[in-house]
Amino acid sequence: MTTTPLKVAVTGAAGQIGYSLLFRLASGALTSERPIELRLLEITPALKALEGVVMELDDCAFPGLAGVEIGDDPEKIFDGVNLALLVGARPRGPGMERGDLLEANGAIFTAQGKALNSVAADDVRIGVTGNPANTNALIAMKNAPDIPAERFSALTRLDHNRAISQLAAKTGAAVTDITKMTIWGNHSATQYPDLFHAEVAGKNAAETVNDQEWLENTFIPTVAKRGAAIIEARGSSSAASAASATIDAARDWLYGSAENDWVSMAVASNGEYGVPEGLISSFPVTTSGGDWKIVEGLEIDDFSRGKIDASTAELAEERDAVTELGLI
Ligand SMILES: NC(=O)C1=CN([C@@H]2O[C@H](COP(=O)(O)OP(=O)(O)OC[C@H]3O[C@@H](n4cnc5c(N)ncnc54)[C@H](O)[C@@H]3O)[C@@H](O)[C@H]2O)C=CC1
Ligand SMILES: O=C([O-])CC(=O)C(=O)O
Repeated sequence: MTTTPLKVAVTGAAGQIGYSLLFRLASGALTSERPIELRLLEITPALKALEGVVMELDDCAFPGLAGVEIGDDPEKIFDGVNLALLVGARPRGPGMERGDLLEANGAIFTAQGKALNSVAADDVRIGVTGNPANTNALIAMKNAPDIPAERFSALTRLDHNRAISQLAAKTGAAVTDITKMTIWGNHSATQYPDLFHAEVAGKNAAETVNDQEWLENTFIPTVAKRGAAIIEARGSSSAASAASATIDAARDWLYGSAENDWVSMAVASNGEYGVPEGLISSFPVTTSGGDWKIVEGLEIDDFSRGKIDASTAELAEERDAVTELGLI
């Protein structure tokens, strides 16, 4: 066991996702091999509520929690962090698309990108959960020119987990029997959950399901619109599942994905699978030693091509909008 704590920053720590995420991080869900120091960023008016959350963290007496610091200055909170989980941003309400949040949330990520660029540890990894996650990650990345582009990623792991769960329910398989799931594109209603490369107990998922009508008209829209369905049912957006996926993504990134499987992460494209270079788009990736690698050589048929192109066209539009707003 390494005794030097892993410094993990969480932004929006007094929010809904924070209230689940912090306790999971502190209890060892990210790593039980190394103590964790939490660095929690909030806006000034939310610091009092955050103090209450910290009192609760204290009251859990987590053995792996080496310390907690809170504040409203990103340069202080991000100082020396190894992992930054950028959650703090406004959530959408009923009837909104995540892209509608660009103007309200984009500016948060210019300031935080700059602060990370100045003070984060050399090995920092930055995971963006706050919506619209892909384009917010792009904004942070462009505002942090000294941090390698591959250290930024946006969260599509929740979509990935949702897709696994829907496929398991359809086929009667256990979630652990589902492998090689992929979410392509944007964390939005245009995302493409791909069953043509996924497997159920080692067999091709699309062939196992053998129901193109279900795949097109039930599976894809259920996964892509799950966030909206949760907002409709709960009155506010998913929080515990988003926290859980944020940890799944960070844990695999830092400590490696499973053998003979892959995960979905939105990362900067180098043109793979025809995704325009520079966009932060979701791909199938394997991870090892803190690095990710896009799974190459998958055959993309016309159906999948159309879906991937539609989602990446939306990402290009979002990039153009934030360019016009002067955020990148
Ligand atoms: N990528 C994904 O899969 C998912 C993303 N989300 C997104 O995560 C974000 C957070 O969601 P919730 O926790 O439910 O929202 P929330 O409104 O409960 O919490 C957000 C927190 O961020 C804080 N905040 C705002 N500006 C900040 C800044 N500049 N620095 C630090 N903190 C700041 C707010 O004070 C608030 O406490 C939303 O944008 C939501 O849409 C939610 C679910 C899934
Ligand atoms: O739908 C939302 O706005 C929250 C979110 O990103 C999700 O649950 O996937």
